Amino acid sequence: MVVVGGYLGAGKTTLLNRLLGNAAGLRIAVLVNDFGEINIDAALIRTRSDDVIQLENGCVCCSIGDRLVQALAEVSDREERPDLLVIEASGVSDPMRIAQVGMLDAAFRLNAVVVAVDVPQLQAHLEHPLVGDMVRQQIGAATALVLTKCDLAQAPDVQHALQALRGLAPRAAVFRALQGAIPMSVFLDEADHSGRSAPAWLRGPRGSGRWQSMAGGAPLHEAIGSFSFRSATGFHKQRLKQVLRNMPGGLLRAKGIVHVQGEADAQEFHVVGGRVRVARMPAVTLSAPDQESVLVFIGCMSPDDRAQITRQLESALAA
Ligand SMILES: Nc1nc2c(ncn2[C@@H]2O[C@H](COP(=O)(O)OP(=O)(O)OP(=O)(O)O)[C@@H](O)[C@H]2O)c(=O)[nH]1
Repeated sequence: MVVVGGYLGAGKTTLLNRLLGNAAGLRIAVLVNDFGEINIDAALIRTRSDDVIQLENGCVCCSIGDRLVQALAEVSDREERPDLLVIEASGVSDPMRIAQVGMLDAAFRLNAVVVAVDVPQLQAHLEHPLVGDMVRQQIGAATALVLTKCDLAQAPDVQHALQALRGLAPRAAVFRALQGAIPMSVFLDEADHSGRSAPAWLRGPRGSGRWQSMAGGAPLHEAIGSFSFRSATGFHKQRLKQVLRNMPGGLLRAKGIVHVQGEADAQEFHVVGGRVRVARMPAVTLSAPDQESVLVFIGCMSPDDRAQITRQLESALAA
């Protein structure tokens, strides 16, 4: 079992897709938790849909923990067990908690807790009053840290990130990934839990583990919400990009699968740290919804923010 964690938009699904693309001959089952009410990540995973178990609308490390236990039992009860189970945590989950739950099932052995770190955004994430503690805890849970998006960062920023990470997870192995490429051995070899790569939580007694990042005294998950927008009418691509570039400040992440006027194929879009990317979905992705566009917005948004986003999206629909 491998748990893949890391903050919203850090590059977890990209890592997973790269692994699946390089895994010839290996049977890999994937368990995907997405924070939003629609599991966009499950739709973006490039593998046979019967190898993907979806857990949406909550966070496996707390509110839907029972469903994680059930899903693990479902995999361990299979007649033909997979060679590897990869659990992709939602971007606001605690990978430590997920690994602890997984280790309670004797059918699984923990190979690694791989945590993706968005290098260009790391400093902003660590300084963020709401999510800073959560990002630190995610990093601290890692046996392997994967530095993503170094292609978008200046060399001094990469050095600063490395320095910060050494302080937060001194025992984790560190890899740089361009578009999710890291050695397969990170997923396949059992981490040396007594040695260099083991974080304190694996070596010491299991803690109570409940995700306790606080935002102004309220549990983090109560401060962060998500909402979705669906439409059977396609979008005007440039107008949609314009809307996505002008999101309210409380938005932390947006993603989805959309249909745009004049393009036969579905497009996936990502908004991370103010960057907007809209690109054709690869043909190997199986579960693009038919003609319906599905968009998910995650953040600390007021009802006014949500109403404004909804109005703007409606105005970006193709007439
Ligand atoms: N330039 C660049 N972009 C990357 C890299 N890795 C991932 N991305 C982009 O980052 C965005 C988010 O990547 P995802 O893999 O969906 O991130 P995630 O962590 O699964 O996101 P959530 O599940 O929402 O938390 C996408 O637009 C990716 O193409 C990289 O190495 N370089």
